[in-house]
Amino acid sequence: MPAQQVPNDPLARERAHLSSSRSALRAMRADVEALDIKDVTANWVNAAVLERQIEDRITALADLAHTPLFFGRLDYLHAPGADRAEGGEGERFYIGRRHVHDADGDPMVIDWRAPVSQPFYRASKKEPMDVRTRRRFGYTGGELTAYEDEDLTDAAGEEQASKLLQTEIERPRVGPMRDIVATIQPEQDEIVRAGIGGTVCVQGAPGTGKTAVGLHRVAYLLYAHRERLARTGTLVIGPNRSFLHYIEQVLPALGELNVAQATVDDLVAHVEVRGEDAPAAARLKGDARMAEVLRRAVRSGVTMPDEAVVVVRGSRRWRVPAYEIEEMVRELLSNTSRYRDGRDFRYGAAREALPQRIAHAVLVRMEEAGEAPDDRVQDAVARNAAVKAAVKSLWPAVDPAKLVLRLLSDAEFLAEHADGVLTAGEQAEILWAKPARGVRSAKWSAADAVLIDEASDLVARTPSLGHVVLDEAQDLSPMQYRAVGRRCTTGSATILGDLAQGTTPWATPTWAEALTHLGKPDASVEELTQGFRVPREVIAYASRLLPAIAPGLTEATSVREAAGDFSVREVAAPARDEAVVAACREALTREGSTGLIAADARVAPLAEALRTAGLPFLAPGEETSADARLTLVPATLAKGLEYDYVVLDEPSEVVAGEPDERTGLRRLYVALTRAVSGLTVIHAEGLPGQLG
Ligand SMILES: Nc1ncnc2c1ncn2[C@@H]1O[C@H](COP(=O)(O)OP(=O)(O)OP(=O)(O)O)[C@@H](O)[C@H]1O
Repeated sequence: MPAQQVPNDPLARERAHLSSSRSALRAMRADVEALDIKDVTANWVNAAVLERQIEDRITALADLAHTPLFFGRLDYLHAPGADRAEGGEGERFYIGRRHVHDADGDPMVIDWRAPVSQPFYRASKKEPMDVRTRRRFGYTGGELTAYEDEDLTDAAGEEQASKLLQTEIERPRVGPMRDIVATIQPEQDEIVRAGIGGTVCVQGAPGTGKTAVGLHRVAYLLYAHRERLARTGTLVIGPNRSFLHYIEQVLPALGELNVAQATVDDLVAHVEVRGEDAPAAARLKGDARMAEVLRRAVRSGVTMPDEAVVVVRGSRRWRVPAYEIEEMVRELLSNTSRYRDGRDFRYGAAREALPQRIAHAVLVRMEEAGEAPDDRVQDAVARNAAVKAAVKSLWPAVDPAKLVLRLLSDAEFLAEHADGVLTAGEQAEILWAKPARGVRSAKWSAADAVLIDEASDLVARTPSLGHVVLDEAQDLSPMQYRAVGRRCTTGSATILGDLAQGTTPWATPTWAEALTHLGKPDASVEELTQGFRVPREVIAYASRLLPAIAPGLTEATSVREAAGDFSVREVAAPARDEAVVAACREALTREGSTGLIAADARVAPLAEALRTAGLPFLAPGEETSADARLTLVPATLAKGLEYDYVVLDEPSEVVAGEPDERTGLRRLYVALTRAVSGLTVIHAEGLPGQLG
């Protein structure tokens, strides 16, 4: 822009930079759209791949009206050193969701993940990181309307709280989860930018930003290690579909379109799950001891030879004696037994190796007899019918699902392999009352599918991804941790959870244990305690449950300035549903989303009451919008979600909906901590004593 047109007013100047950055982004997009790949790709496969990459790039370069192109500015004291500079000699950087450059290639907006952006999140008066001023921008409806400066040169000055940060945190929630890229806090940023080599485990109270941090970490790692992760893949694991749906917009908003999302059940979907275990059986099937039972069972078909293998080729017969074959089998067995060593041989690989070893022994004999066989002869011998027959009986093929089916159906088979591992009582607990006839007709449970996954991995190694984020990790069983762990054996993981929110009978007692099952015992455990969601009074109320559900955990603080609305209303039993409907109506007069959380058994009658009252409502996972702001949430699906206003129906029923009191209280703790701006508790029965 010519000098005389540069506005004097700083806000106008920033707006001008915004609009020229927008034009630059449009130009970048137009450039990509204009790419002609006809000349550069020789075949259609390459062309298809390239075309997809281009499409992704075009999508990533979209100028989204509701996501400002930049949200911060750093004025450096000096030009960053060559090692840190992204765009050259400038000392002022605009920080945004993606990189934008002008026609000359000079940066107009720097990606928030670039090293030069890091001080935006970390610099303080105590440690200014060579930054003179940090500027934060405020937007209203896509318009740049405010900015806020922080002078970092005055070391003695007090750190001031950011108004724009407060506004961002208090902004009403409607629709899916948003990114927090403009307001990542220093302790969160440390986790987001932790190196790819190590696994990080984050313990955090409700609303401390664990999910947000995990997603931003994926985006960061994809930026810092793009090629490696494009090859090896990344995966975000969440507790259920509605949760995954709730978070699915965050990574695309950060420009990352290719991150897979799944539940643990999705990962192990080898069979159709149609059955359910009693809690005791589920717990045992999820116990890490099952891995040893499976390991023994997988290898149990291996036998020692009692006769020689005789290979006939042309007019000659070559004989490998039984003792020699036995040695091979023993050696392979010992190679497959180095349990979870990473380098060990899988059962299936050993099965492929055995015919080669036998063939090798034949070849040695041929050479001794003066022949000169080559590799092709060895392959041919390995495929010889006598060798094949020997392998089939010595080292039989294992079908993982059939193996698990047999373990759960055949008491004798189970007893043989669980001897000394599971007690007789425990064995009886996991055996099916009615043995299944086949893999297809069996009523597999979710825990059975995990056992099949473990068996599959014993037979053939599960491919490892580059990075896995596991959210709400506290609910996984040891066997589920193993299933996740084998998907990142050569990569790293980010494990997010809250021990106080563990609501499965096998919920994680300590992170050290969980990390061991995961195969990452050396991971560092970080704790987040600053709460961004729950108002102070509400978190204090919910925290009364902590001594009963997770003694030793730190109570979260709330960074929200607004006190929030909080009330507990006791009503007569016949008036309860009516009171709940009235509370929902009241909440809906406010801005933002409302969640009505109730024990699963109360969902049907409450749905009826809402319908009668003419209040439309959604199910969790359905997107809230300005017109549909009320969601009826069964307590078992509330985890990870949040609503501006929460109406909580009958706490004691939420507790009673679980098999034991501790789990019930944990479920209640989850339900009590979903509110952003207000919580109304309605009860006709007595409240659980721990809340008193
Ligand atoms: N630095 C931040 N700036 C603004 N908002 C934030 C920040 N960190 C977290 N939040 C917001 O706080 C809310 C809670 O975050 P999140 O859901 O990630 O917490 P969580 O620790 O996973 O909670 P839970 O244990 O209940 O699942 C979200 O709305 C998130 O966007």
